[in-house]
Amino acid sequence: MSAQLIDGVKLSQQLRAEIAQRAAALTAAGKQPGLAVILVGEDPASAVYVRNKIKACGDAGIRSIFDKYDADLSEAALLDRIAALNADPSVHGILVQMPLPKHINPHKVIEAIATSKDVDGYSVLSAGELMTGLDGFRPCTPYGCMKLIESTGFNLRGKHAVVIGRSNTVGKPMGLLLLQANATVTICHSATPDLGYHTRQADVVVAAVGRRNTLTADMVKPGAIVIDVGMNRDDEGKLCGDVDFAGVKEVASHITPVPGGVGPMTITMLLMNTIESAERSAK
Ligand SMILES: Nc1nc(=O)c2c([nH]1)NC[C@@H]1CN(c3ccc(C(=O)N[C@@H](CCC(=O)O)C(=O)O)cc3)C=[N+]21
Repeated sequence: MSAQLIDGVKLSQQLRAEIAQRAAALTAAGKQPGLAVILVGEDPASAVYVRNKIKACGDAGIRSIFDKYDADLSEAALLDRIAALNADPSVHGILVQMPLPKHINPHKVIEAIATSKDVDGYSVLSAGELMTGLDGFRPCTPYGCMKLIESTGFNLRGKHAVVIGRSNTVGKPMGLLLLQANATVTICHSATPDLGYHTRQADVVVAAVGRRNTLTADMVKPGAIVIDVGMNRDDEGKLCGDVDFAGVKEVASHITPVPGGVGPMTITMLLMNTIESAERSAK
C-alpha cells in the first residue's frame, strides 16, 4: 500500500486564496495589511526564504516592507528600527529572519517586537499565550503542520501524537497545539533512548529534528500520518526531510513530501497571522 500525499503547495494555494480575499477587503476599507521583513547579513538560505515570503505577500495583496542590512548592523540600530515599525500603524506584522549574526542577541530582538505584531509567534509572551490557551499568534511551522493534519480529515481527539524534536520554534509549540486538539502527546528528542518504541505507537508522527532518515519504515505504525518538518540535503545535494520518504510512504496512510509539504505552509501561516493582525487592528 502506498500513502496518500499531503500536498502543502495545494493546501497553501487554497488558504492563500482566502487570505487574498481578506487582504482585499481590508485594502478596500483603507487598511491594507503590511508585513515588515528584516534580513541581516548574507546567509544564502535566508535570502531565498525571505524572497519567497516577500513574493507570497505580493501575490496575496499584502504590502511588504523589506529591510536588508549588512552583517555588521549594530544591535542598537536593529532595536531602533523595530521600535519604529512597532509604532507604524500601517505595519501589522514584523518578522526578523533567523539566524542573526553572532553579535546580535536574538532574544533581545524578538522581545523588542510588539506582541500584537509578533506574527512569527516567537516571543515569550506569544509562547505563554499558546501555553495558556489565549489567542496569540501561533508559530507558523507548527500551525501549518496542524492545517496539514486537519486537511486529511483526521480527528486528533484521544489519538497518540509523537513529536520528534523539542525546539522552541517547532517541537515544543507543536506539542502544545496537538494537546489543544486533545491528542495524547509524546515529545521525543536526542536523549530519547529508543525512538522507534515511541513512534511505533503513534497515530501521528511529526518529525522536526534536522537529520535525514531519522524516521524509517520500521518505526511507523501502519496507517499513521507522517508530517516531515526537516530541511536537509542528501548526498546529491537535493533537499530532503527527516523522514525516509521512499520507505515510510509504503507504511503510512498520509505523508508530507519535502519539498512541497511543510515549507510552503510555514509561509502561508505567516500570511494568515499577518491578516489576522490587520483584522484585529481594524476593529
Ligand atoms: N523569523 C523567522 N521566521 C521563520 O519562519 C523562519 C526563520 N526566521 N528562519 C528560517 C526558517 C526556515 N523557514 C522556511 C520557510 C519556508 C520554506 C519553504 O518554503 N521551503 C520549500 C522549499 C524551498 C527551497 O527549495 O529551498 C519547501 O519545503 O517546499 C522553508 C523554510 C522559515 N524560517
